[in-house]
Amino acid sequence: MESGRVEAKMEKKESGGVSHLALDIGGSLIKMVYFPSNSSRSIDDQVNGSSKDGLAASSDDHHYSLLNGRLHFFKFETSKVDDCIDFISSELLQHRGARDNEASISGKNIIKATGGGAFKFADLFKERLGITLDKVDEMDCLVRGANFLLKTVHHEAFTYMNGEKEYAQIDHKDLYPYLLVNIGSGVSMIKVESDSKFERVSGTSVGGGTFWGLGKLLTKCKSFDELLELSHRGNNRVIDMLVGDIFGGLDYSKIGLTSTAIASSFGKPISENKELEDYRAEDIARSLLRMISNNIGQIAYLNALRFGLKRIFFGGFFIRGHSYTMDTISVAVNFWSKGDAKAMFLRHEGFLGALGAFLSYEEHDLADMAHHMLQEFPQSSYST
Ligand SMILES: Nc1ncnc2c1ncn2[C@@H]1O[C@H](COP(=O)(O)OP(=O)(O)OP(=O)(O)O)[C@@H](O)[C@H]1O
Ligand SMILES: CC(C)(CO)[C@@H](O)C(=O)NCCC(=O)O
Repeated sequence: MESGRVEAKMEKKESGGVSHLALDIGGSLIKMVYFPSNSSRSIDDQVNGSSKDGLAASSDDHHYSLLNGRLHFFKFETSKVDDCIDFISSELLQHRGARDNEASISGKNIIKATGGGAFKFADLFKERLGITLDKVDEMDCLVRGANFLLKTVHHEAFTYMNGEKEYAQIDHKDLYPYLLVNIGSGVSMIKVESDSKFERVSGTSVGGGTFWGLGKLLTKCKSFDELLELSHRGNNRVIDMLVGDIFGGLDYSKIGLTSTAIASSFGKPISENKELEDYRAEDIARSLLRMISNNIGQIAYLNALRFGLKRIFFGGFFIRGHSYTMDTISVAVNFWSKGDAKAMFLRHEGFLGALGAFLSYEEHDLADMAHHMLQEFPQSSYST
């Protein structure tokens, strides 16, 4: 690498503008949480809520974030890791006015990072920004992030059924045990028994990456959001083989299957003389979303059953607060558990790992700081 470039980066780092930046670099997305130090107010002011600025959306379409020194949440596509590096370089490392006593990335040149990309891109971050990624275990971070949110943020968890969202009251003393299902590119299922005791009990490779990858191939969609949007307008019955298709319109009531239940996802085309182009992209997207959400809901339930867990929290960016996805998962859990287990969703769904990495900085006041900020501005979750 040219030396001029290295020097330029070093100069930027010395000026510094952000403290406590943490990354979760996954197979599909890079999630970033940071606390900016370019606010003129003190951290005390900020955590005590003296700001009148509140939640603000940035003018570009990259993010919604909290301005003036509160926690910021961003995401980037992992395939565009260079955009993430450019963002850190130009937006976060260049501001002046970092306070001396802050443990800023500018001072230490080390940032906490989790996810497989913390290994994969370690050299790239070092080379381009002079930053060392301090790797934190992905499962540790997911659990730390989830426990923190569930204990700290009012209205973090909610159920979703038939289009109705209902916030759950979580008693802190009665949080454990639960099953955490993180639906990223792949899916991890973690039995959480206490603040520090957890075990990854299962997983499936049929996850968000499968939905997006197959969807891209089958529908020619250019973005994940476009695929989700298509699925809104689709009808899965055109693609899925229903019980009624097999039973001449009848239910198979003896085993509890109505005629409208899906007997075989994507099964309809086998008996039709049609090509891919003859099917509507909307219907394909709908079936795909249903198939994957239903499958994850079912595997999650089976694992909850395996360990006698009644509560299942679903996180990960696959969900995207999307009603059909949440409905399908909830119906699957409800159906298989005969109403015994509950699917719950998290408002900060995609940021569990990044938040966990953020909270792994050792400064003891960090958790308190994040606690106050999230309490006060719980809507800070979304970015694109
Ligand atoms: N804008 C987007 N671009 C790409 N995928 C998106 C987008 N929004 C949501 N997704 C979905 O979210 C999934 C990624 O979720 P998440 O960021 O939680 O996982 P990850 O950390 O990338 O994956 P893993 O943990 O398996 O490495 C994608 O596979 C896709 O299904
Ligand atoms: C490999 C990870 C943990 C990376 O985040 C994730 O993509 C995952 O849980 N995949 C599922 C792998 C499996 O258990 O079959």
